[in-house]
Amino acid sequence: METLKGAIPEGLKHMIGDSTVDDLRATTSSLHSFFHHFEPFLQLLTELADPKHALCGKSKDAALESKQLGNQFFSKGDYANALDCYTQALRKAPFEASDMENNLVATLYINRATVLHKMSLLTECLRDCTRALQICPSYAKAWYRRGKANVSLGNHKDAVCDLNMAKIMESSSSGKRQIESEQKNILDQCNSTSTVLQHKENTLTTVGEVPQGKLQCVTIPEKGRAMVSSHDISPGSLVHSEEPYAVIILKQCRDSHCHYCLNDLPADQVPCRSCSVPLYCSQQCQSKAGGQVLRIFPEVHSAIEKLPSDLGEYAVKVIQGHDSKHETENITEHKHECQGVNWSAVLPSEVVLAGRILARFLSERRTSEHITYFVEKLELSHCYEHMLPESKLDTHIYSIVLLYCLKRSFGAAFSIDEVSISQVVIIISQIKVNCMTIVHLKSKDAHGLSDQFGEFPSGAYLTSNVEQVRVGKAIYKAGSLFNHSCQPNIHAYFLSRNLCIRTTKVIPAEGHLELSYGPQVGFWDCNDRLNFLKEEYMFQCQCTGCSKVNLSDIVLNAFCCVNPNCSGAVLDSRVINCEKQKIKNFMNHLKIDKNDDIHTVLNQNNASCHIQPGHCLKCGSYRDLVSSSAAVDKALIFIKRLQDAILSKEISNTTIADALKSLHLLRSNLHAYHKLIAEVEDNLAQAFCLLGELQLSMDHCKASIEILEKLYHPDDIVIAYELVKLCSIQLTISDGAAMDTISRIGDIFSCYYGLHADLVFPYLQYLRR
Ligand SMILES: C[S@@+](CC[C@H](N)C(=O)[O-])C[C@H]1O[C@@H](n2cnc3c(N)ncnc32)[C@H](O)[C@@H]1O
Repeated sequence: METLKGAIPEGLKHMIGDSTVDDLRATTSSLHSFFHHFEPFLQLLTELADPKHALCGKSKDAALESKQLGNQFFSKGDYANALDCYTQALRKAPFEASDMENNLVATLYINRATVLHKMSLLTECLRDCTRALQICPSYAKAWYRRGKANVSLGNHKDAVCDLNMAKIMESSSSGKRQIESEQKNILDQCNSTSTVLQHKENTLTTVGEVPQGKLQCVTIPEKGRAMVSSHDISPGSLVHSEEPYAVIILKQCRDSHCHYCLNDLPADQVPCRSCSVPLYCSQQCQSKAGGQVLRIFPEVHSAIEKLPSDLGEYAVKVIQGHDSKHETENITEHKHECQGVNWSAVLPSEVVLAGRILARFLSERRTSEHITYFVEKLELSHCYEHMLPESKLDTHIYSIVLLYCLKRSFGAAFSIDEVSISQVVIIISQIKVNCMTIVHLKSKDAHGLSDQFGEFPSGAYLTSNVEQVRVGKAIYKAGSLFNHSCQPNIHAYFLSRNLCIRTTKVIPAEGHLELSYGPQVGFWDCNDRLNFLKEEYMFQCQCTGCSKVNLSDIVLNAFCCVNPNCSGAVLDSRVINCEKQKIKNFMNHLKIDKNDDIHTVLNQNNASCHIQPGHCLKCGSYRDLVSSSAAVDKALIFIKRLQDAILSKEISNTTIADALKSLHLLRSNLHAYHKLIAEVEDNLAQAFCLLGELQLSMDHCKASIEILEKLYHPDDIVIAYELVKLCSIQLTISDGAAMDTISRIGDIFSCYYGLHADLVFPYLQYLRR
């Protein structure tokens, strides 16, 4: 990329950097002509899209090597590494449809099933056996392994059938004898066990909740289109749910999350049939993303035809199991990226996402539909005019590269010219403003133990906290119509890859529904929020949080008054410049309650004359901000040491003592609600927790939450995440207040996640238990 960029004539670069949407045909045409004859560009395309250069393709030799390694680990009893090697082998193994009887993929599934059985992952083992049988229904070893797994699961009836199948399919007489003795054991067990063990499905079931109420799209001068409600809506109501129009997994999650549904991968993950990049949680997801899975029609398979009818029916039922019973989507989002070519693995996510949008156009369109009409129909706003010159240039280059890569998959289906390139530039700039990051919640404990399904080793709840994992990026067509507010009244979350939006406050009829694009009051001060939104989304935020005074923005980065009896805030010039206008408006227009927190920070009568850096907003006393900042910097050195010690889990008494002194120093310079104090209190809570000093840990955890409740609303979801930590400590020391904390967490979660609360955060059920 850098070589390409460096070679573009300066004049053309300027022309692109200064361009508007109206100039796009001219700029894309000039860049296209330049690249057309430029050898490094052609070379790059070969590396990205030519199957001969594919690094992500299948390779039988590489698969056999991983299989061999897996066998070695298995014989040493190192099952975790054996599992990993067999999965790697499956990722690389080419599927040779001509060799169904001695199929490498089927063998690998059975090797992995054996490891899974050893690791007591029985449901996973069963699924791998079924996958092997779908390829080769006469695979005796697969029926045998399936029978053994069913025995362990207590499914004796199925186990008997599986072993009958294994005996019929087994060719050697010694093998048949071994299976017979196994069958005898099972029959004995069947007679002695009366209860059938239930195995736990690791699948997330969705709770069917239909969005309430009607939303309308209106246009307003300062924000463009906006979503409004046609009637009053109460907090906690689901108002919108939507499947993504296009979605892409984030690079850092490629080995840990399903490339289709974005949930955590199980141990029996399924690789793509045609390349070594994606991994899926099931064949269902694989098929939805990559196209048709292998379908055997067992009813016509000769080995099954010869079976007694009841066993034949059983075999058909097993092979057509629920993993493969589904409708295949018309649009398969990964198919055009497949065959091992490199471009989808190396280009930036937003460019690959643009490729997925274009693939929909190319697969869905009626013959005469024009790309311009398609982009118009997307009805997404874009930010091309506000993009930096450098970003405009990158978008031009990526658009041309992407179209050439797609052409390898779609052939003569479209032409690459100034019209199609301009439209791709628009699509990429639409993605910049409309793309949502898909985040999943996870409970994590400080010792690194976690389980999505609420199963924790005993004692692990000691230090549980909520982790938000960014897993994907997606475009939701209707979801893109919701504007941003730093004081949002709706909350967006994701079930797998589906968007859900729920109200968190009362929304009056005709009220605007606005979610947070990331920054929120309490998270950053106004200045940082405005800068972030400008840089990331290229707009000047016009929300209430950025135009009306609020306590959080004033105190979050404030110093305290030098007068120990005054609770006013002292601001530096950076914050003052941002807050000045808001404070003036506030003084003129708002009446505040004397008991309100903000009244104690600002003095209603005098504040307007004290809005100067270094002067207390309440009493006007002067604080030397240079020496106060130096004191804070000094304290931060010791806080950093504490944070490093927490990460390495090596906390000494000296580190704690220094951190406590630093906290004292911070408290004597910073406002009592300064965010840094909350963070240091939280650090100390973690450190004391790791040291087993749970009472002290709880005290610091509470102190942190008290500040956060001032910065956010006490019923904000951020507070619930913090309460999860507090609650886990309270439970450990059998503090009676734990029940109240759990009930508070439950109330906040049900407002933000409704009936989906237990689904997105299964740890809640664990806490309740
Ligand atoms: C995802 S779109 C939201 C829908 C958009 N209003 C439309 O007409 O398509 C994001 C764009 O909406 C506008 N917008 C959203 N929230 C805003 C806010 N708080 N202040 C100003 N503009 C906002 C900005 O132009 C931003 O780029």
